[in-house]
Amino acid sequence: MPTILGQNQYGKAENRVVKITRDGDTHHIKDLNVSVALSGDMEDVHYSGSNANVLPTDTTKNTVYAFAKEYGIESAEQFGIHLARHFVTSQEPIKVARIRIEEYSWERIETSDANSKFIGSDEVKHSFVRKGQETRVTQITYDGEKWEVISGLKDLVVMNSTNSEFWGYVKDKYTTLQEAYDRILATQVSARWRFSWTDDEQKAPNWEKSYEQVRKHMLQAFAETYSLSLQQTLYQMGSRIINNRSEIDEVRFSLPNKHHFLVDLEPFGLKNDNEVYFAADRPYGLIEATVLRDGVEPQIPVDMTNL
Ligand SMILES: O=c1[nH]c(=O)c2[nH]c(=O)[nH]c2[nH]1
Repeated sequence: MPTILGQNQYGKAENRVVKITRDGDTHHIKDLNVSVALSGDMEDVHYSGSNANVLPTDTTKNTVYAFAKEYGIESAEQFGIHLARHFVTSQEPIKVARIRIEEYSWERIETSDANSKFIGSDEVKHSFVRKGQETRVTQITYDGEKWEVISGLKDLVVMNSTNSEFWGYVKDKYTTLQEAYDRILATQVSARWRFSWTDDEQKAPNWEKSYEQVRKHMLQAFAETYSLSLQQTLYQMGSRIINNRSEIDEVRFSLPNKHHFLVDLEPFGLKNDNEVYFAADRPYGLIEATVLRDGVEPQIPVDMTNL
């Protein structure tokens, strides 16, 4: 033979699994990206196409989701150990299993301060913001007389693990979506807000304080809204800013609906009690709108939030 097979491995890469653990009203999230690579006696499939030793990559994906239910996700390491051991000990031809896991960390959205409509033990326990900084942006335009300042942020990722429904929508012959009465609501916020200030530099807003407050109101409105649609949540986030921050007249949002689909675990004899989700990255719903102080003219360009 003029050629021989060298190193080889196979499996399903980037299985996006989200596991919600419910401790009464307090929810805990584990959000992983799990890649499986198996190797062993795989000469035949490469040389002749015989699949006799091949556990399908599709099965490795199913195993990830089933194990999230069966063992839970205590830590990425523990989860990876379960998976690797399973593949090597249950499949004779598989000699090495390599599991790579990225974990996305989430922290709770703070809702117990004086601005919140919740106090003390009533705080929201199912709302999270992804750890890591969002990108803060601003655009300043000056024509020698008037200033226009539009500030904002992008890549602020938030999730509610309950208090979101979607039903009562139009159904035509192409509609297959099932109505949802308790779904995950997650989005990656891109927002721009325009300051009413246009002249007199002595009266310019405190930019740093304004940013911090706008971000806080946006997050609290996201956490505290019992959502019947992402559109409704968007409007709540915008009006909360306009109502609390007199320096801002207009806010525009671009909110991708980061879909989380319940995984069907029935084929493995497991019940998925709203615990194990597939986090899809595309396609995504894209919900965009401007919220304005009554009486002001909109000035934030339609496409600005997509930059
Ligand atoms: O909050 C939502 N708004 C929609 O317009 C929509 N459309 C859809 O399929 N799912 C959702 N969710």
